[in-house]
Amino acid sequence: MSDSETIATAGDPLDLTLSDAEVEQRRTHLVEFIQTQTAAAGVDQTVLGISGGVDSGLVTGLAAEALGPENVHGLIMPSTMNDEKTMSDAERVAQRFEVPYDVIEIEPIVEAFLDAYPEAQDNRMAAGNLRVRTRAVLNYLVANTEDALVLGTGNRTEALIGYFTKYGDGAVDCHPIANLYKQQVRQLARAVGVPESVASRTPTAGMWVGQTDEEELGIEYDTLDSILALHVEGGVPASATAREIGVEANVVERVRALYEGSTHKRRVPPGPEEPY
Ligand SMILES: Nc1ncnc2c1ncn2[C@@H]1O[C@H](COP(=O)(O)OP(=O)(O)OC[C@H]2O[C@@H]([n+]3cccc(C(=O)O)c3)[C@H](O)[C@@H]2O)[C@@H](O)[C@H]1O
Ligand SMILES: Nc1ncnc2c1ncn2[C@@H]1O[C@H](COP(=O)(O)OP(=O)(O)OP(=O)(O)O)[C@@H](O)[C@H]1O
Ligand SMILES: [Mg+2]
Repeated sequence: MSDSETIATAGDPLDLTLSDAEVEQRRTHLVEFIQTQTAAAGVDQTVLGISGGVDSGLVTGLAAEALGPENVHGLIMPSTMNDEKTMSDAERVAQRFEVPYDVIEIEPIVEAFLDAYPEAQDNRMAAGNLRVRTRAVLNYLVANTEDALVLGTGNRTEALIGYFTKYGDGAVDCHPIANLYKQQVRQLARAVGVPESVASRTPTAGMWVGQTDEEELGIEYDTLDSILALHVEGGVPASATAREIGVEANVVERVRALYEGSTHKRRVPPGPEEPY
């Protein structure tokens, strides 16, 4: 959407916040999930990108709790699209959870790709996805070298609408927070002790300067979560969903279209049917 368009906002969004007891249950469950995944793979070590955003803040805290901070390798990977405050907050996350980390500037790597294929230079989506995929390559470089699993930071909201880069931030070994809607991610992040400046940061994919998720999508997260929970996952008809939360019917239809259009991102790439 263009910046002049409004961001769809429900008059009466669904309250998906968890009770304090549910937050603690989830926290325990997700910590155990990380322990189970690493044990099943026969490794102790994990690696993840830390961006200064709430999703990676939460996964960093959960992983440190699950495995001990010495078994979590943080990668802070600034590009020219990231602001300094966000990157120093990424360092604060690592420091808060006592996770060892490296800072790797990705722009020289990105530039090498764009020099090799200059046609993508002025395509902000292609170049943005390149930055995201460059971080994935670095995650796996560490994973291969240190016998580590790559921890994903994708949440339920992003997965359902395909709001991630295929084989970029989607290229991971497990998804610890895949069952949490965005508003629940914030709740858990506060519970595990993610710094408040990170827990309350406006979500951004950092693919271009000034990008915010809600502006790009043209919808507020609480509204998006409500439509996903009621209509896409809950099976409530579109018109009833629109009435219940107080949005135009076309907003619900738009979310449904995002869900349907991103099916390919949630599947293993298909091959032809046997036996031919
Ligand atoms: N029907 C289909 N069946 C199989 N494959 C299909 C396909 N349609 C496209 N494709 C393939 O998928 C590609 C497009 O997918 P992709 O490369 O992911 O690119 P695309 O979905 O166009 O862009 C990624 C989106 O995710 C957002 N994002 C990215 C990274 C992080 C975050 C964040 O929240 O932090 C958000 C980003 O802002 C952007 O809106 C096509 O070039 C094609 O290769
Ligand atoms: N500059 C960066 N350095 C390291 N990792 C990054 C960077 N930018 C993005 N990532 C990785 O890509 C993931 C996906 O980005 P995404 O924006 O969805 O999550 P977030 O930044 O943690 O939270 P938010 O969505 O609220 O901004 C991050 O969680 C992080 O693992
Ligand atoms: Mg982000």
